[in-house]
Amino acid sequence: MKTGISGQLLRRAAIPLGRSAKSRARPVAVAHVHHLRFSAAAAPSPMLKKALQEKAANQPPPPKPLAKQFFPLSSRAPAGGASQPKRGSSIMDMMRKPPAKPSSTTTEPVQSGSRNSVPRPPTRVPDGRAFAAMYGNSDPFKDPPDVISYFDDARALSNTSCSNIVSASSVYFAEEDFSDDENLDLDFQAPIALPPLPRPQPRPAAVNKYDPHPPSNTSALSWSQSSPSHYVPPKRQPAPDLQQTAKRDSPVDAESTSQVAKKPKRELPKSWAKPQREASPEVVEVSAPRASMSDAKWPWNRSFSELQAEKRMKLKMQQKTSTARQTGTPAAANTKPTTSKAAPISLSNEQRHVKNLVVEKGQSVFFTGPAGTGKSVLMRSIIQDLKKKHARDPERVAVTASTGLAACNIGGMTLHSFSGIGLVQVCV
Ligand SMILES: Nc1ncnc2c1ncn2[C@@H]1O[C@H](COP(=O)(O)OP(=O)(O)OP(=O)(O)O)[C@@H](O)[C@H]1O
Repeated sequence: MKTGISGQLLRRAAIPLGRSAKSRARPVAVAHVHHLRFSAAAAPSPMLKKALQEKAANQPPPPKPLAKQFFPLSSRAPAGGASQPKRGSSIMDMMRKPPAKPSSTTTEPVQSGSRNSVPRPPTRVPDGRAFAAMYGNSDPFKDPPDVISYFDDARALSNTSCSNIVSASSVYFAEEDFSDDENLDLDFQAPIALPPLPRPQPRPAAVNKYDPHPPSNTSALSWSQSSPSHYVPPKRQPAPDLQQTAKRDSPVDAESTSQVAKKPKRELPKSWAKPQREASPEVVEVSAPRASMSDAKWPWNRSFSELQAEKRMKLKMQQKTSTARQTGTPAAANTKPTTSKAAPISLSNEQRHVKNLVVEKGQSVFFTGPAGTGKSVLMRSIIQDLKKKHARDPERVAVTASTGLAACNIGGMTLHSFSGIGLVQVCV
């Protein structure tokens, strides 16, 4: 016959992992869950009853529950309710004094959290008769009674130790059990609040130094109202000097110009001064443009009359030398001819034919050919024969070319120079 109460005292040390050493050193509230197992016919022994009473008497007064402190609105139902056992009463007394309501009454489940937590569906609380039916001569084929489990641990125990269960005598809440309720939507105002924002200071009105009539503080101007300075006609400023720069004078520029004006004129030291020449009336430097000899020797830089005079002089010199050779004068014999003899060139048949047409027959001939075929050689031979033919009147032979380079090649002159047009220096 089982007379005792086989109970288990489950202690759950509420020391969460990851906490600081300070929090670990604090006294830990312990949740006591008495797991009772008895039979309906068994009666508690006097020793066990006495031990339970002593334990209840020696038990220190429970601290003020933190749930009551932080969640006053989510406290349990007042003591003495039908579903809430009185603190300090023994388990046996609770079992002997079933609640007034029948066993089928439904009560609100004990909620360890705040009222904001998700409500659980109501459960049935078995009374003494239900327990008697459970543990007495109960029919094993009947449906097992409902089971109350306040915690997951108890639920696990109920699963492991069949369906023989359960009652809660006293439930204490650990402080750390409410660590997850920090983000709950609370009804009371949070103690920590943001400081109030400072009031925006009114901005001082912008002072317009160009405004002769600044508005007073009392006069209110609308945004569409124009400034009184706009009604004043603008002052006429003196016309700026066109010779000066168009840049407006700034205060900085005015100061800089005054400083520049005050600076003395820079002068070279006296030791660097060059001895001044005494102006002599006899010496007068005339800077006349002189043509360089290199430029004057070219035929295109000389006029036609100059070239003709030069040719006459050459002819006179040739005549003198020839007469001296004929007379046998030694002085004349020593003189070298001014013109150098060209290398002996035998013209080809074609070249000779062209030469006869020009010199003998006096025809106008156009001859051409590829480069290096002897055109220039033929031209010089023709000019030489013509000059010999018209030796008495050399002006009848004029050697001209369209360009200066071509004229130099044949010892002639440009058409511009021959015709007296010259270089264009005056606008037409
Ligand atoms: N009949 C010739 N006998 C000997 N050498 C000649 C003869 N004809 C031309 N040459 C030579 O051929 C070369 C070219 O002659 P030349 O300068 O007269 O040719 P070109 O037709 O005038 O050339 P380009 O058209 O380039 O002026 C010269 O060196 C010249 O001495």
